[in-house]
Amino acid sequence: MRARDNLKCTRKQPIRGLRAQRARASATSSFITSMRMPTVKFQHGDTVMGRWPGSSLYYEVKVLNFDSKSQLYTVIYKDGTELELKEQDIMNAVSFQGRLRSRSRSRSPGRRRSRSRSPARTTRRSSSRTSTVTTESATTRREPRIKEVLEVRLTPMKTIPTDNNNKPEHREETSAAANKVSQTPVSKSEVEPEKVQNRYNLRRRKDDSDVKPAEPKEAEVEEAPPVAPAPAPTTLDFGGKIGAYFWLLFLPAWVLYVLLQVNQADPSLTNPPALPALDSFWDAQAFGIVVLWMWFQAVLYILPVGKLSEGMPLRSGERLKYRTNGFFAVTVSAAAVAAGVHQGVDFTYIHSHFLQLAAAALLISLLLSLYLFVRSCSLSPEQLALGGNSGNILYDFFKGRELNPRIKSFDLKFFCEMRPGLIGWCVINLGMALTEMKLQRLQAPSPAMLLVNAFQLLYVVDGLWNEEAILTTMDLMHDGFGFMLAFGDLVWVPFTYSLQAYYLVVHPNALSPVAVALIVTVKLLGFYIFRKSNFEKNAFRRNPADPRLSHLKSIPTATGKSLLVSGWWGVVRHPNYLGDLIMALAWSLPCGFSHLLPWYYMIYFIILLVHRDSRDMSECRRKYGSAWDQYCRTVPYRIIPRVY
Ligand SMILES: NC(=O)c1ccc[n+]([C@@H]2O[C@H](COP(=O)([O-])OP(=O)(O)OC[C@H]3O[C@@H](n4cnc5c(N)ncnc54)[C@H](OP(=O)(O)O)[C@@H]3O)[C@@H](O)[C@H]2O)c1
Ligand SMILES: CC(C)CCC[C@@H](C)[C@H]1CC[C@H]2C3=C(CC[C@]12C)[C@@]1(C)CC[C@H](O)C(C)(C)[C@@H]1CC3
Repeated sequence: MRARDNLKCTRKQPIRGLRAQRARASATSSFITSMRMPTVKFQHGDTVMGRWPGSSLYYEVKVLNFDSKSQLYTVIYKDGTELELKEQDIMNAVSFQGRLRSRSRSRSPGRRRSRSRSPARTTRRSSSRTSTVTTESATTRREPRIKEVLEVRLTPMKTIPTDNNNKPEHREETSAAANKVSQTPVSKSEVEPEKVQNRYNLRRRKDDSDVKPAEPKEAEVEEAPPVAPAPAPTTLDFGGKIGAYFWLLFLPAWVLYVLLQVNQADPSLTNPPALPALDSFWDAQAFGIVVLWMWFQAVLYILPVGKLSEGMPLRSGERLKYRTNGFFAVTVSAAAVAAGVHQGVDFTYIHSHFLQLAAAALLISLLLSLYLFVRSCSLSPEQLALGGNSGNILYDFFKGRELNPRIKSFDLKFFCEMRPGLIGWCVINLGMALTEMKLQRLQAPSPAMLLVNAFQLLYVVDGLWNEEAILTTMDLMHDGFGFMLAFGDLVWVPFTYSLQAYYLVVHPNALSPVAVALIVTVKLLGFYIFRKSNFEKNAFRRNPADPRLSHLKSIPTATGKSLLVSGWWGVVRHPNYLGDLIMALAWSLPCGFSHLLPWYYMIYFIILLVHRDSRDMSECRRKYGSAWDQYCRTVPYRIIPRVY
C-alpha cells in the first residue's frame, strides 16, 4: 500500500547558556570514557545521519557521547536538539549517500513523479513572540526553500519485511532535489511509533527552561511532524475489549434509566422505575422529527455561509477544511423555533415523547456507527485514528476507526459533535421550560428553570461562536468516529445534558435572589476560566506568534510544537476542565439538594474529565517525552490547583 504523504521535518531547539555548555562538557568526558570500548562504531564529533525516532526521517547529527551501559549514542541535531539513538539508527554519512544514490537509480521517473509533494502539504514555520521558542507550522506555501531538510516519504506496508534478526529493512531513494531524500520505509518503527518511543530515549538532554527564543533561520523554514500510519494500539482505553462490550450495553441502558427516573416523583437509586413496554419506544412521528432535525442542521452546515477553517495538521501533514458556521446555524435554528412557538407549534411534545425521541436518536446513532465501521474497513492505515484499530471488531466499533469520515467535504464527526445534538439540547431545554409553565400554570418559567436554560444556552452558543476551537480538541484531532462519539453526540448530549431542565418540570425549586446571584457568580467564574483557557490554547496552537499571547511563556518539545507553561496553562494542566466543572456546578445548583439526579451531570462530568485528562496525559507523554515531564514538574496539578 502506498502512502500519499510526504513528510518533512526540521528541529529547532537551540541549546544555549552555561548549562548547555556543562551538559556538552559532561557528554564529552563520558564519551572519552566510552572511547576505550572497542565496540564503539561512531566517535565523538563524527557527523552522521541519525534517524528521527518514530519515523524514517534521517538528519545530519553530531555524535556527542556513547553510553556503554545503555548502548545508546547521544547525538545533537543541527538545531541543538539532543537525543539518544541506537547504533542501528545511525548511519555513516557516506554510506547513507551511497544508499540514496543506488535507491534513486532503481526508481522510475514516473514513480517519482507520482509521489511528488503537494504544495498544500508544505508548511512554514513561524517565529514566536512568546517567551521561548515555538516551532509550529503555520501557513502553507508553494516553494520549498529549505536546504538542510531531508524529505522522506512513507510507504506503509501491511506486511513488514524484516531481516533474520527481526530488524526492519531500509530502502532509500533520492527525489529531484539533491538534498531531499525519498524513502520507502518498511520498518516496524513506522508502524508502531509507540513502541519506538519506548525503545528510544526521546529526551532532550538538558533543562528545557534554559531555551531562549531563537530567530527562525531560512534553513529552518519547513516542517511536518515525523508521523506514521495508525499503528495498532498497545494499550486499550475504556477497559479494553471487555470494557467496550460493557459500555456498548451500559450507555444506552443508563440513558433509559435516568430518563425513567426523572419522571418519578421521588427519583432515587433505591426506587427503580418500572420498565415500559418495548413497543412504546417506537414512534414514527418522533423518528421523523429527529430525522427532519438532523436534515435541517445538515442543510445549514453545508450552506456556503461563514468561514472555512483549517484543522490541525493530520499525521500526513495535510490540513482539512471545515465550514465553521455554527453561530449562523444556531441563529437560524433559534429563529425557526421562535417562529414555531409563535405559530403555536406544541413544544411540550418534547417532554411527552422524550423516550421515543431518545430511542429514535439512538437508532440513528447505531445506524451511523455501523455505516462508519463498514466504510472504515476499506481505508488506508493513515486515515485511521491511533487507537481505533485494535483488530477487535466490537472495541473498534465502539472507539471509532476513521479519524475524519467525510462524504465529499461534509465532515460527519465535526457535524455530529457541533450541530444536531448540541443545538437540539437547547431546543429540548426550551420544551421543558414551556412544559413547566403549562404543568405548573406559570406565566413565565421559574427562576431555576431560567437559570438552567440561560446557562446551558450560553455554553452552546459560546461553543458555536468559537467553533473553530473544536478543531484543536482531542476528539477532532485524535479520536476516531465510532459508536462512542456518535451516541455521545446524538443521544447522550441532548437527552442527558437536558436532565436538569427535565427535572425542574416536575420538581420545582424556589430560589432566593441571593441564591440566584451566587449561582450566577459561580457560572460566570467558570465561564471566564473556560473561555480564557480555551482561547489561550486554541490561539497558541493556531499561531504561536499571536501578539495576544506575547506575555505567555512556553517550552519547546522535540516534535516542534511548544507547550504553554504560564497563563491559565501554568495554573493547572487542564484549566479548561476546571472552568467547565465550575460551570457544571452552576447548572446543578438551581435544582437544589433534594435529589441526586440533577447532580448526575456533575458526577458524570468529573469521571469523564478525570478519564479524559489521564488519556490526554499519556498521549502527551508519548508525543512530547521529556518536555512533557518537565511541563508536569512545572505545573504539578492536573485540574484543581493544590487538590488534583
Ligand atoms: N461538556 C462536555 O461534555 C465536555 C466533554 C469533554 C470536554 N469538554 C470540553 O471540551 C474542551 C476540549 O477538551 P479536550 O478534552 O479536547 O482537551 P483540550 O484540553 O482542549 O485539549 C488537549 C490538548 O491540548 C494540547 N495541550 C495540552 N497541554 C498544553 C499546553 N500546556 N500548551 C498547549 N497545548 C496543550 C494537547 O494537544 P496538542 O499538543 O497535540 O495540540 C492536548 O492533547 C474543554 O474545554 C473541555 O472542558 C466538554
Ligand atoms: C460517555 C460517552 C457517551 C461520552 C461521550 C462524550 C461526548 C458526549 C463529549 C466528548 C467531547 C465533548 C465536547 C462537547 C460536547 C460533549 C462531547 C462531544 C462540546 C462540543 C460541548 C460544547 C463546548 O463548548 C465544546 C465545543 C468545548 C465541547 C467540545 C467537547
